Amino acid sequence: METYGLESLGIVNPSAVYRNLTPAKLVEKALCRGEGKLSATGALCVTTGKYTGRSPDDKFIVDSKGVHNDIAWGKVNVPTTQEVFDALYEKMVAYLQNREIFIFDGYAGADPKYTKAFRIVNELASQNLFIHQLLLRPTEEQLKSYVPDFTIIAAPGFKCVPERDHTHSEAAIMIDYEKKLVLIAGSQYSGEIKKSVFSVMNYLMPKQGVFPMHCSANIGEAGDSAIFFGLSGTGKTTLSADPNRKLIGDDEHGWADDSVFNFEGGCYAKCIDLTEEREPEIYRAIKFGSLVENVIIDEETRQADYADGSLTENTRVGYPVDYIPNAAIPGIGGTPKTVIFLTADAYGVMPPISKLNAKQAQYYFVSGFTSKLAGTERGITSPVPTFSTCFGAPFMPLDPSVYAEMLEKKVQQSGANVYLVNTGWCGNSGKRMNLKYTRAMVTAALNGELEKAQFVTDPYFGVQVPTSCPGVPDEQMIPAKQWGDDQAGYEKKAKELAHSFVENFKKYTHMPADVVAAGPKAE
Ligand SMILES: Nc1ncnc2c1ncn2[C@@H]1O[C@H](COP(=O)(O)OP(=O)(O)O)[C@@H](O)[C@H]1O
Ligand SMILES: C=C(OP(=O)(O)O)C(=O)O
Ligand SMILES: [Mn+2]
Repeated sequence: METYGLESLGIVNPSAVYRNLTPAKLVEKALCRGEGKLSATGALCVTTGKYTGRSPDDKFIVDSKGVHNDIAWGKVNVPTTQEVFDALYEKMVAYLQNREIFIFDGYAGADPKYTKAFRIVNELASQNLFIHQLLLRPTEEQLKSYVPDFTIIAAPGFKCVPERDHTHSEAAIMIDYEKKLVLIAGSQYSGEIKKSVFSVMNYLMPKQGVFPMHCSANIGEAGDSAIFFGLSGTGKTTLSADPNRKLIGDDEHGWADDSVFNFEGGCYAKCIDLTEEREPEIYRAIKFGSLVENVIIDEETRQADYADGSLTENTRVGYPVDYIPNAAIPGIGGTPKTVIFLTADAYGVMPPISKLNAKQAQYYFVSGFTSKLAGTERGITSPVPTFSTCFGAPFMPLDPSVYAEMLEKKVQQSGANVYLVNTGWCGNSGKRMNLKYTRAMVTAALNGELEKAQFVTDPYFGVQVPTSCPGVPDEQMIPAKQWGDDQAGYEKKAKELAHSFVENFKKYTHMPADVVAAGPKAE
């Protein structure tokens, strides 16, 4: 039996080994193995069990000599020992004996100068389909000479024993940067696999002068690229799927000297409350070849009920980027002309859109203010305001200053306009920003229309707020106007948030004074 070098990983005696099966074959395998069902539109639908979102508390990095001084150890990058990693590794490969193994040999990084080869070893055919669609797919020719740079072993059926395995729960995500190995045990949420690739790229790319970013990216008709930074649920995927622009990618990109490029070859969209009317491109991407997680499907008709969040609010679909009409293949564009920071403000006081100067751009990037939205991380059930540096703290192994300095340099070199867009709450209606208005504001920022508006300075955050925007009622533009009679409530919340910004920024002790001064003032 051809085993494609699995022995070198210590994986012996598999019952079968499949490498880079086509999506059609993977769907067949998954159905035969009882991993899921087909939806009425042909998507493979699975439920992922206990873990339906990322599990930050279960993530560890091996504290080995070679990386000890590189990693920004702390609450996000939690150290574990080589012994703990090696012991778990041995148990996982033993667990994989006598099983069918699915290998996907693929790539991350669409710009050939920076491509890295990722071998993914899956216990499940459905997860192999997911990562096949999410990463860059190799050609037959590339497969012949394929040598992985990094290997990820994903065995959701292997449950850790915390006392024995020195883990936090039955799930564990352990990265060993020196051995170039990632272990994912106990969790079937496929987001763990793609975000592990991202974490590794965030470690490797700065060494090659590339700024790795938790952002989506697309290209306008004039060839102008735009990027949208944002923590989970803030709208990267939704807002980058724009019929008038070519999609580069929805989540993970690199900014090199002369390009912005996708790390991936697919997208991972939220399905909760999805409608064809509001998000037609994503809705129509849910078809044969897509992998759907935790959406409730009718037993008879196999129709998906996107409104049903009974398993989780974080229902998901993974599909190749070319399922979105007009995708840029390969996923490469010129350096960005527009940079957008997406934030979901649960205080309801940040302007729906505002323009930032260079120092404010640095300040707001390092702060990474947003809300964690329900479901994406374990234990989050309602919006929780958070400061997630670089809009992606969970995925950044290096010190934030590494990424922040790259942002500063890249924005300065490109002369890009930087906007802050609040896709969360503005005012006291309790309702999230209307997607139609957010889209109109983003469009106006991208096509230059917004620059024609009059701007006023926000009284609390100091950012420049346009007072009008095509397609949006004027009163929607100004936070105070969204609070009606309750101006005292607005002031209280705005002051509270401004104060949180100042408190949060105190931990950045090496920031230049002019960047600190660019933030809100605590009164
Ligand atoms: N004003 C808005 N802007 C963007 N997304 C919104 C807005 N209002 C509601 N949403 C919903 O919020 C979610 C945004 O999620 P997504 O685009 O997947 O975020 P990300 O890719 O950053 O994790 C989608 O389900 C979208 O329908
Ligand atoms: C998949 C994820 O990313 P995002 O919500 O940014 O798409 C995640 O955070 O688990
Ligand atoms: Mn997304």
